Amino acid sequence: MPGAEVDVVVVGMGPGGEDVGARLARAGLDVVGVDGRLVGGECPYYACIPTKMMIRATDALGEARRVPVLAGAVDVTQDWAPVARRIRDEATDNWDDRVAVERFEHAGGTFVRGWGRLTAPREVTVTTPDGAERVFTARRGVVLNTGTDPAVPPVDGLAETPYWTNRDAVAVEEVPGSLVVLGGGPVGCELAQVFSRFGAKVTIVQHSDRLVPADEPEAGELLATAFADEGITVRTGLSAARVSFESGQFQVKLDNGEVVNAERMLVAAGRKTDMKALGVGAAGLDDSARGVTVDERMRVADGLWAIGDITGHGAFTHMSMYQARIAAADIIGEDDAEVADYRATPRVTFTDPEIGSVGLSEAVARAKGLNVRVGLSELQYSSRGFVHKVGNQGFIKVVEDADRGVLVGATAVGPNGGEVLGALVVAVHAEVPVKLLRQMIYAYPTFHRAIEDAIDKLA
Ligand SMILES: Cc1cc2nc3c(=O)[nH]c(=O)nc-3n(C[C@H](O)[C@H](O)[C@H](O)COP(=O)(O)OP(=O)(O)OC[C@H]3O[C@@H](n4cnc5c(N)ncnc54)[C@H](O)[C@@H]3O)c2cc1C
Ligand SMILES: NC(=O)c1ccc[n+]([C@@H]2O[C@H](COP(=O)([O-])OP(=O)(O)OC[C@H]3O[C@@H](n4cnc5c(N)ncnc54)[C@H](O)[C@@H]3O)[C@@H](O)[C@H]2O)c1
Repeated sequence: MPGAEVDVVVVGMGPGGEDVGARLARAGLDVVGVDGRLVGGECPYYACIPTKMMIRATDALGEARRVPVLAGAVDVTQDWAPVARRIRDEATDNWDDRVAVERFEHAGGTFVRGWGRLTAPREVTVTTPDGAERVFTARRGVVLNTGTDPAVPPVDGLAETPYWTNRDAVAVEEVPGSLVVLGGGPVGCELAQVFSRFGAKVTIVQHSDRLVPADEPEAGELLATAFADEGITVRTGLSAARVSFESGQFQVKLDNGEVVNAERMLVAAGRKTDMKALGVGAAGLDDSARGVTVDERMRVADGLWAIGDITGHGAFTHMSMYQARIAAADIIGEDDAEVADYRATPRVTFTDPEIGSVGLSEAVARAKGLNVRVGLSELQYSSRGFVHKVGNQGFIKVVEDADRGVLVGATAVGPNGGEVLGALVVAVHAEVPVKLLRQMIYAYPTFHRAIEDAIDKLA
């Protein structure tokens, strides 16, 4: 049966899908956007925005607890109610995407709630909530932005327990007395610190030998020390062997025999995709793969584009939005359309200390065979760190391709590490010669002034 014919179908309306759909609709194309859940995707309802609201509150508590060292005394009593209320009312509109749907429709798009799958090249079949099927044929093509779901490792007993993923954690109304977190990546670390500062006794069980393993080792080590100082137990190099839940208590047996008991358990062990359910085989692609391979214009195949987490270029909202802009320009057929360049991809883990990174880590740069020099400056020994005193842990690390005399990677850890990172992102993106970075004037006494010291230490 021939379906409705449109110009473009966007399957999955994550941050990038919403953006690309609106751009194409504003350009006058006939666009159908499809989402089985909420327009905007994981970020506004279950991820970035609600977790960063939690962290804003957590940071306020953390700073208040530093007052005795600097400014006398304050009486701080933490209360989760304002956090839960902000997430419900301000961030997620009680997990209602009416505003986002209207925004897309005002741009000229048509929204269809349901789960879409490719059923032929340029053809998408959508199963709507009432079980009906609608078929759309896309003259220009289809954009996939279906994102990821929380991965739940096949640990004995885990599936039968009421564990949390990020989607549950952002909706909690009460902080548990104790929490075990499986996974010490960005999700596990950010949420561990949130619940700990709000009174939970938290244990992180991390399979790798350090926290946030995608970042420089110094970052994971510093974070582990900071976590230990505030009472978070970090168990690295370990996984859960068996999980049970009885009488309101999780019992997590680790693979070394140790047992962790907690009221709640958060699974933050990475993400998963399902390319088979998305029907990518109908477009001639491998549906057992974790995602899809895109070229520099986000093209997957003739009449098929993909953006966001499923492209494997970094699971970040800014990546999804970046790729949306590029895909839209290609679909519209703009002259001189921008092509993707991932050399200066930034990422920030919003713990305290905050970890900002851009480009290559030292290990990755060395593995690529570059002639690497690194420089590291510790913030506590800088003038600003001295003034700041409590909470001044952090560092700037720069990674230079010495043959070209440019930075290929950098890390800024510490107070506002993600903001300090901005200067380093420009340096890596624009390939500012290190010689020029040495000749800059760095304001005194700032945290970013440690960039000058790190560059001076390049060796
Ligand atoms: C707890 C947490 C915190 C995070 N914090 C940050 C942060 O601070 N900064 C940052 O940059 N990134 C952060 N991320 C990552 C960020 O959320 C994602 O990278 C971002 O949402 C972009 O994902 P996406 O565009 O691939 O799609 P997603 O946001 O995953 O959205 C995909 C959409 O597609 C829909 N969908 C899926 N399959 C189908 C289908 N077959 N048919 C129809 N609809 C479908 C889904 O319902 C969903 O709405 C965080 C992630 C987590 C889990
Ligand atoms: N601030 C941000 O930008 C931000 C915040 C959160 C998440 N994200 C993105 O979301 C994605 C998902 O984050 P994440 O932290 O869930 O995933 P991740 O893959 O980055 O980290 C998961 C960690 O869990 C560990 N792990 C896996 N299985 C385990 C097991 N059975 N037992 C113990 N540990 C186990 C792994 O060693 C890994 O380090 C990431 O790619 C990240 O980029 C970004």
